[in-house]
Order: sequence, then C-alpha cells, then structure tokens
Amino acid sequence: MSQFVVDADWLHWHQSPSVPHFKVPEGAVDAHCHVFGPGDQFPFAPQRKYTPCDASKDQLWALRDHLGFSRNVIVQATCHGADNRALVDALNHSNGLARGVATVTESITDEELQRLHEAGVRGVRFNFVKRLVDALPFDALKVIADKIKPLGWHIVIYFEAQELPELHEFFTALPTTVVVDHMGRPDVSQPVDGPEFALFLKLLAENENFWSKVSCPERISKVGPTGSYEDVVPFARTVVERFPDRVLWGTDWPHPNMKSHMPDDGHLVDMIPRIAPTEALQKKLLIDNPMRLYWAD
Ligand SMILES: O=C(O)c1cc(C(=O)O)oc(=O)c1
Repeated sequence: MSQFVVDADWLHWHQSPSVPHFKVPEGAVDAHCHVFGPGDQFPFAPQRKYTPCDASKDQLWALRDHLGFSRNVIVQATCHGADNRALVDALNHSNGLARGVATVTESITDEELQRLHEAGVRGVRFNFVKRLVDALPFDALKVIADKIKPLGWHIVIYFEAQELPELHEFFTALPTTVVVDHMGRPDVSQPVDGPEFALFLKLLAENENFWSKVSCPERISKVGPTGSYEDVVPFARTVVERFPDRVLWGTDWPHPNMKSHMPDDGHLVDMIPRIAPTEALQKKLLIDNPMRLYWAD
C-alpha cells in the first residue's frame, strides 16, 4: 500500500480522453503539464496543500502521443515543493522531448542550478495563489531571479486576477522573461473589455518580457464543459491575437485540484482553433514560441 493517501475529494485525471478533431501541427508542444510522483518513488512534500493521485511520466508520454503532440514542458507541481526529483527523472527519460520548470529555494547553489539546466530545466515557478502556498515568495523571488538570469532562464508566475493590482509593481521589476500561468486566472463573468482584464492586457502590452499561457479553460470557465468553455474563448483569443509571439498552450494534465469536473483532454485540444483561428497563429502558439523559450539551444 502507498505511504500516501489521496485526498478524499481528489478527481482522477480522465481515463479515456477523446481523440481530438483538431490535428495539432507536427512538432507541437504541450507547454504546461505536471507529473505527480509516483509518491512511493518520489515522495510528495511535507508542506503540500494537497495529496494527489500518482501521474507518472509514462502516463504523460501516452497522453502526448494520444493527443498528437511531440513535446512537453513539465512544470513542477506545488505538491512536490522544491524537491525536483520527479521532474528531473521525467526529463532524463524523455529522449530530449521534455523540458522543465523547477521550483527552487533561495539557498540553491550555482552547481545545483547547472545540474538542473543539464537535465533540461529552463525556468523557475513561483506561486502567488494563496490556497497553494504558506507565504508569498517576494524575497526569495528577488534572490533567485538574480541567480537564474545568467542561465537565460525565465520565471513562471501563477496568480489570480484580483491580486494583480497589488502585485503589478513587483512583477514588472523582474529582470527576466516572465510567463504568466493560465492568463492570470481572469474572472470571465466580467466583460473581456472590462477593467480587470484590461490590467492584464496592459501588463503584456507595456512589458515585452511578459508572456502568457492561454491554458486552463476548465478552471476559468463558469459555463464548464457542457457550455464548451465558451466564456473563456474571447479572453484567450484576445491574448493570442494581440500577443501572438508571446503565448503558450498546455493541457495542465493531470489537472490538480479540479473539483467541478475532470476535463477530457481531447476536448481541450479542440479548443485551440477557437482561440488561435489561423494556421499561422497555431504554429506560433504550439511550435515557434515554446521552441524559442525551451529549446533555443
Ligand atoms: O489551480 C491549481 O490548483 C493549480 C495547481 C498547480 C500546482 O499545484 O502546481 O498547478 C497548476 O497549474 C494549477
């Protein structure tokens, strides 16, 4: 029996996702996904806010092939804290087809950073979503940003839209490329041309070092899968059309902390032509941009 007991309300990832109708272009990158454990091999962090089911690298590769993708960017999940062993193991067994975003602490040495770089890590992630962390990582981020800059890495930040006014000044002072997870979690019940989303668009417009993932309709939508996540489309499409060279797309498999439903990953892929309606936009979103950020060498 596993040493970890999965949270009672944990939703397991979709066991038989559909084959997408939308055929992604050859070489497409799923630029936001996670691995969980397996917990008995790569233990979850003591300070984690949730205990998930296992979601292994081999299961991730199977999903990649099923959906027609070629590569993955694996983002360190908060349940693993700053212990990047599961991530590094996945990268090391990916035949060069996965790159990573790690979580590190202020005390990380240049040698440790170099080892992560050799494994395929190209960025570090910081979480400003209060339900996922004990303390907001302001001081650590400043120290770590200076340490990773010489490696050419970027910073991934996760926050929710209502926190942006308070965080804006801190974020715009960051010295590297900054990638925002899940469009900064807009409240899609507000108008797409309303003041809340305008602040996010302004962040991207005024700061050319800022990128956005147009991911996670399943988390952001109020109408959900029965409404085909329609309410998220204008938000994601606006970002893709205004900033075509600074957007990334990912499944977010295995979808941590989903409570309302578990998305069919094939349906998520079928959203791509709705948010990136031309072949040229799709190529930038799925190939050119992630390749530039993660496989520049
Ligand atoms: O909204 C979330 O709960 C969530 C959590 C994590 C994580 O725990 O790393 O990652 C995500 O991309 C989203």
